[in-house]
Amino acid sequence: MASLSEDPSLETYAPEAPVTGLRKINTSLQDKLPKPYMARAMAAVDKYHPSGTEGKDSKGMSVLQQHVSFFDRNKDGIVYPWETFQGCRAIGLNLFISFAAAILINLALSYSTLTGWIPSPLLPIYVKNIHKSKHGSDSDTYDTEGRFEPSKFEEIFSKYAITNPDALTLDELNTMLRSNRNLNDFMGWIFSLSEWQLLYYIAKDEQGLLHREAVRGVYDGSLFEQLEKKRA
Ligand code: HEM
Repeated sequence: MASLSEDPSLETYAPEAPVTGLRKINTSLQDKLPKPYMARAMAAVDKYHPSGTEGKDSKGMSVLQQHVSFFDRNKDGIVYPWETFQGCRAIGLNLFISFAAAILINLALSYSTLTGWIPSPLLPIYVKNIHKSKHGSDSDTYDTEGRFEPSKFEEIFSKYAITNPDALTLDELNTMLRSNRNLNDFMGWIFSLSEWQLLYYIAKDEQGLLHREAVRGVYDGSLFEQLEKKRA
């Protein structure tokens, strides 16, 4: 009998991910698998959203791929710097921040997502390989294959949201960033700081609180879609 990992009817949502039986999703079994298993693979689930964001079609992508796919403006599976720029503008970031984000993000992430070893001067980011550009000193809410890890997401709030159980103040956010730092991981510190400060800047409320729902929404990219709609 063929083992689970050899069954050709199984498909991975992250083709580059190491293949083991449990990491594969048998598309013909989708209806029979326990809901939390499928949801965890492709949706940002938490205690208030056991099936992830309502109405969001994962299109077979991991949660990290969904985060990045918002910036793939022409949906060809590649994010070029000008698409990162357009995406940043679409969510309301000003010209200067959008330009800086486009250059820095594509410069930092392009190479690790390429399919070959020759760097491309156009700095493309391949959405299917985005899990390869994960860095250290983060919250670990994305696992190394770009899936959403609900327990790590809960930890953000159970550990650091002291003032309000479902929101972070700027001080609490900075405490989290300091606690997440790995030894001598200077690049990881800078990446994490930039990601979270940018999120705080675009999503904080009038009281300066970063709400749990905004944080969950950034993980699966639904926050970006909402901000774009609001602006339109
Ligand atoms: C305004 C735009 C963006 C914001 C606010 C943002 C924010 C975030 C946040 C808060 C995280 C979670 C980090 C953690 O769990 O500690 C994250 C992770 C990530 N983002 Fe973004 N992001 C943005 C745009 C982008 C773009 C354009 C790309 C690439 C095309 C990208 C790629 C990634 C990757 C690869 C990760 C995983 C990093 C890791 O956990 O190691 N992001 N982002």
